[in-house]
Amino acid sequence: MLRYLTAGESHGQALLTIIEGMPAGLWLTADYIDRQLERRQGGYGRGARQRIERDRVEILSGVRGGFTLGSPIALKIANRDWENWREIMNPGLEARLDERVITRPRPGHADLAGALKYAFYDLRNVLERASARETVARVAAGAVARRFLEELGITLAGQVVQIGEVKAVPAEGTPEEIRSQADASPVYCPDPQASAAMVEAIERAEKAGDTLGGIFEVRVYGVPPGLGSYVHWDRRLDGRLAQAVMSIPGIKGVEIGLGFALASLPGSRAHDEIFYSPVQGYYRVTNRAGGLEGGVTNGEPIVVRAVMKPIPTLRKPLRSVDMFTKEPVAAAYERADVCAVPAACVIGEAVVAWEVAAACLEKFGGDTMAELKESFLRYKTRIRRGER
Ligand SMILES: Cc1cc2nc3c(=O)[nH]c(=O)nc-3n(C[C@H](O)[C@H](O)[C@H](O)COP(=O)(O)O)c2cc1C
Ligand SMILES: C=C(O[C@@H]1CC(C(=O)O)=C[C@@H](OP(=O)(O)O)[C@H]1O)C(=O)O
Repeated sequence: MLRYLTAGESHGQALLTIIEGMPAGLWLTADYIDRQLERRQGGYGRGARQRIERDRVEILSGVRGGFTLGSPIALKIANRDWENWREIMNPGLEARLDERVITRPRPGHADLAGALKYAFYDLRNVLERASARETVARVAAGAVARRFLEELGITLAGQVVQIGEVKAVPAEGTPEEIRSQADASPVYCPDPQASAAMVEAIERAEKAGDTLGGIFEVRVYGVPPGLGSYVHWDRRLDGRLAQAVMSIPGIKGVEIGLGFALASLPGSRAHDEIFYSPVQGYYRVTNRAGGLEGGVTNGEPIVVRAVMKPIPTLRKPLRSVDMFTKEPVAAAYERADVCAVPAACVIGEAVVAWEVAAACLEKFGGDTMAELKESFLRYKTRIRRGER
């Protein structure tokens, strides 16, 4: 079973990831993971924190000479900002707990609910872990999954398709084309016109002291049919993908394939008819299902979209209540991103990669990459030949 845990506070020393269940013999380097960490830091609309951080992974265990050992992989990403928070975030008795105490909960954040749940006086105790800084550890895990999938010829491409009211038609093409066009845009949107309009929208929001959300799309190519399962609710891959994507801070809606648009379509235009040719095997000419039927991959690309709400910390703060005085106040503000949809897109790719990798390991198993690939290729051959 493939699993991972993360630890770390936003202004603590570091973020940590421990991955268990990756087979031995997977080529993996820190540089490869760092590429994804860099992409997550990018995207127009990020705030002052990203000028402090320069996320780099340190591989602490589970990899030797560039190859995984089958043992737990421990990854560490240091917080540069820790230097500015040493006294306040110090785990020892010398911590200056009375400094920069936050008692004004921000609407849209875990601040109020978290303080009530854990009986905290200082809301910092909530926001330090509720912060999306944690997603650096998830992107590190996702990069390992992505590397694993590459070995099976499974690749991912993410793109931003909406920021505020600016919409783009999702780009079509090979995953490499979509990726390179998206990465060339400051907001990871392959359409140059829409990309420029999105940047302008973010600038306008920033000037107004406001923030913006949007929509991103992640596609997975080269997926064999048969990943996931229809036999039990918690093994359905659609459900697992939705949970993983919804768990990204700020994500409020997830759809697969045509998703919410299906509500207004008749059945005759909502599904994907089935064809067969000796060369292609079974195939579809549409992919309205987004590659998943009955919680199982059907051989078409997986298409997942997610909506991110606007960033809740506002320079022109919303109304709140001071939890110490119970008086009406403006919500807390120190600094914040104006828009993090491009970063969320990279995080989306990471969590989707993780779920697909986990589903591959469940189906094909193996302690080594060689064993896994052998089983994967045997299965693909059977499917291609139309054998049962
Ligand atoms: C990459 C990324 C960056 C974010 N940056 C900020 C930020 O600077 N300020 C903020 O208030 N929220 C930010 N958020 C959103 C909050 O973390 C999120 O809204 C909050 O934790 C509440 O969770 P929920 O929106 O899922 O309910 C960011 C989210 C992501 C994914
Ligand atoms: C640090 C990151 O994102 C942070 C996510 C975040 C939040 O509330 O979610 C709040 C901000 O933190 P800070 O107040 O330190 O600027 C963001 O910068 C990151 O993505 O690396």
